Amino acid sequence: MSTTPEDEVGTPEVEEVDVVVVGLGPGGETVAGLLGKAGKDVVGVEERLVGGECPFYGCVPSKMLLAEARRLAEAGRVTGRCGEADVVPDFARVAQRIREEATHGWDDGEYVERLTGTGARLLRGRGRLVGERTVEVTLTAGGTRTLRARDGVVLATGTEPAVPPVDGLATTPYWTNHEVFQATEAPASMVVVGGGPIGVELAQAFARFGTRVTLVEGAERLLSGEEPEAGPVLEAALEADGVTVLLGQHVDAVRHDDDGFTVTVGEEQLRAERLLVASGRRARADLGLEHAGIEVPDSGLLTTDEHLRVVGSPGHWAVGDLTGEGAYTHLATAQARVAARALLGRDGPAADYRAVPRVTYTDPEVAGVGLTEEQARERGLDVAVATGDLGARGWLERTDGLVKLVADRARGVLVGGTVVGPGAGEVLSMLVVAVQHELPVRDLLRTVFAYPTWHRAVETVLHDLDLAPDL
Ligand SMILES: Cc1cc2nc3c(=O)[nH]c(=O)nc-3n(C[C@H](O)[C@H](O)[C@H](O)COP(=O)(O)OP(=O)(O)OC[C@H]3O[C@@H](n4cnc5c(N)ncnc54)[C@H](O)[C@@H]3O)c2cc1C
Ligand SMILES: NC(=O)c1ccc[n+]([C@@H]2O[C@H](COP(=O)([O-])OP(=O)(O)OC[C@H]3O[C@@H](n4cnc5c(N)ncnc54)[C@H](O)[C@@H]3O)[C@@H](O)[C@H]2O)c1
Repeated sequence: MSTTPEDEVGTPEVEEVDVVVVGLGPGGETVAGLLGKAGKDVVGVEERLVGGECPFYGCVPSKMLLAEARRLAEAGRVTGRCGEADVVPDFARVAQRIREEATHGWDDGEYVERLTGTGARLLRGRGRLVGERTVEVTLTAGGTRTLRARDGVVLATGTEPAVPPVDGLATTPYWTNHEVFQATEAPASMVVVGGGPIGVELAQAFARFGTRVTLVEGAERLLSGEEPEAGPVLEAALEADGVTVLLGQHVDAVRHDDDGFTVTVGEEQLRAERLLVASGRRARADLGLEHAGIEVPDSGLLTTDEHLRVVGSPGHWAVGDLTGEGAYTHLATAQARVAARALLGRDGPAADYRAVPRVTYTDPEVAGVGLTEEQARERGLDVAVATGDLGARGWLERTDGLVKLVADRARGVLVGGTVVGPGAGEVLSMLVVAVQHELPVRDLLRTVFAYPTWHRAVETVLHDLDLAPDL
């Protein structure tokens, strides 16, 4: 942690400022920065690291690990195809790069500089509401400060790992996303609890560095929020990397001794050096919300209107994971721009969640946008659906993967799409544009798709929707 310019904030009993932002992850930092640049007197409150989960315990270190794991897997395919390669994974090297290049030793100096460079001020400590638009900060350095915001308070405290109430688990040295990226060596074996994005990404990354991984998922498929066709493709890929995938099963008990973990799953006892809990997230809503008249459901997620105002509580905004609209950095920053405009009294588009991209960076990537087929049917749409495999990229290479498109037959537009395959997150971009801007399938079919690309599979599946049979 770098030094904090705390003394820049005055010390009267209750200090009046324009805006207080509590939590400086991607959402909070973006709002505070935009308001700072616009000349507002804005104070950001952060109890840990400015930048939040994404750069230090989330997106950045996980993607660095996955990118190197992919390089290992690719190098492992050289022998027999185009030469000879003896590939020896060395986790310590990527661990060092995570420490030195990605997280700077978990030091947020750069982020503090970026924030304060906008004119926003930083208070390092834990914030909680003690009244309407009034935040009390328990300072990391000791003591408290109370700030009253003339324009509003933005709540951007995100989430933390939700640890399931499994017998024995709480007293063991299990890992979450906070410990796992600080590992200096790959464990010999690891049980991963949860087959959501965090679980599958890290299961594959560690397996490719030589860890014997067993993944336990309670649902009947991996990535249960995505189209049902995606899970089995990913499952086969993980198994090909040596991961044992246990679906529809829960961890019943956990013990830890000098030899590692014993994880009971039904009748089975799994032994592993490490245990990674990736079984979901819990909102960080312990914020004295009741003092500002904010009602909070059991989930802790705050309901916001289209300008990110907390519903029923004027003067309070919420952005990022805390809103429950999706846990993605790009969504948090998009919401932040909407909230900042509203706080500045500027016109602009409202929040729009129709085409928020979701990308899980496994190999193959799993990417989705908009509604799944099931969600579209639940909404009563007259649904047209088509699915096709990714097939061959010309005759260069063949891969397992798929494209699934969901259309509203009445309007002739796509409402959702899924791509599983190499670069699926990149292929997805055309579907994001199509869903967001409601481009007619007819018009999409008048587009020429380059040969031989993976994205060309989209053209075939668009035809299979049968919404423009004359084309
Ligand atoms: C392993 C992992 C991988 C991920 N990979 C991706 C990815 O590839 N792409 C993607 O888009 N998303 C990814 N995410 C999700 C992404 O990290 C989150 O969606 C994003 O960080 C949410 O931003 P936020 O601003 O809502 O909150 P957070 O990043 O959670 O930040 C909230 C901040 O608030 C602070 N805080 C909390 N309570 C208080 C308080 N009372 N007072 C003061 N400060 C407080 C916290 O210390 C924290 O710094 C990943 C997440 C994880 C865990
Ligand atoms: N690439 C990305 O964009 C990326 C990567 C990682 C995380 N994230 C974000 O972070 C969020 C949280 O990710 P996550 O993977 O922790 O959560 P998640 O809620 O998406 O998945 C958790 C999984 O754990 C399973 N589970 C829960 N309790 C269990 C138990 N006791 N035993 C076995 N299985 C259990 C659930 O069925 C679920 O499939 C994601 O929804 C995503 O938005 C994004």
